[in-house]
Amino acid sequence: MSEDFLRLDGLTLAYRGQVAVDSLSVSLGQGELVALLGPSGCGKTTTMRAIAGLMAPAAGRITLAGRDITRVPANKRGVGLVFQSYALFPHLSVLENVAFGLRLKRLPGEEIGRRVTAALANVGLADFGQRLPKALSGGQQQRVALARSIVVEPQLLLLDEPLSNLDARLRLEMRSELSRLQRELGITMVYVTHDQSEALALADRIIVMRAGRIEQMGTPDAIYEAPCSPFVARFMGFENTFAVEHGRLAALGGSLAPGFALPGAAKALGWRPQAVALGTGPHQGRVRGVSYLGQTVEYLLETPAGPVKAEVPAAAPRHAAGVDIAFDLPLAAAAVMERE
Ligand SMILES: Nc1ncnc2c1ncn2[C@@H]1O[C@H](COP(=O)(O)OP(=O)(O)OP(=O)(O)O)[C@@H](O)[C@H]1O
Repeated sequence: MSEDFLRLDGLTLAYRGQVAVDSLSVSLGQGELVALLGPSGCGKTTTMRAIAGLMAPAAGRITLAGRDITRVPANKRGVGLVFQSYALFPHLSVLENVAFGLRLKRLPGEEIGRRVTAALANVGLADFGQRLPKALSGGQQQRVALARSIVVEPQLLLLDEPLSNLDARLRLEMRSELSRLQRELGITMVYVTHDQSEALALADRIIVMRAGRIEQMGTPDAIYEAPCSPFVARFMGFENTFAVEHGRLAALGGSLAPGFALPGAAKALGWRPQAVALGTGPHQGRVRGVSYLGQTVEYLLETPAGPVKAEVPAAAPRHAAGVDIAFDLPLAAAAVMERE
């Protein structure tokens, strides 16, 4: 994998002087799929627009395959785009939708036919060429959009929440399709999502963005297991996060297990609901909500530190709403964060 296939150097993006992305620097290897993950408004789409050439940076540089493309027009960048709205031409057949970009390039008809057929086969729509978009399901329309992007053989493919308009089952199906396509075609991809499971499942690396900056960047494993801050931790399912003050969990009365040495730099601790032990432990809470989830039961506790969520196997003893209950936050299962 050649490093530095796509490089963003100090990329700063602004709308009428208002900074939306602040000095972003990142480097992607060829064939890598990087997910941009973050809440609404953190600058994901803005970053994509700049890479695609739809927005001029206020500062910084974009390099693709060794070429400075910062000021290259969008249609000359070799960058493909797939958005959540499929944006297919409604009056053109599937085949003509996919052929569109190749016709613009004035390629010979025979080559267009060959490439369109291959692209449609790649997304599992070999038999759908003659249909109009309105005669396709949402998932199929998104596949056409994908075929239309890959048929022009972009050096880089940008996908902005491409699955968010699909229902849960189709989303999962398309997710594995995308993963397969990416492996088979080896296209470098930047994938925007606010869905952590999508990022974990698809990405080689995840960039978590917060207010226009990179909060954390790493492999899915690293980010899932060792979030650097409560912001990232909550994205990764550590729904119970608490600030550490002077080596103690201030909000819970500080009762950490004796002898457990927190790293001096620890600023917060986080637990997933599955890691919270119910029935014993040094902390007290009152059951405020009980949700049966099938395999597990989820409890919402009211505690001196605020709400705590616990998820325990459905076979464990049940607790009714309103009862007081002891609980433990086992340190061995905690994410230790060095940033606030
Ligand atoms: N056309 C625009 N004019 C002015 N400000 C904008 C414009 N588009 C986005 N912004 C602002 O830039 C910031 C980043 O927006 P952006 O759309 O990149 O976020 P995002 O992470 O993609 O969010 P979402 O997940 O909701 O799409 C936000 O504060 C937003 O309000």
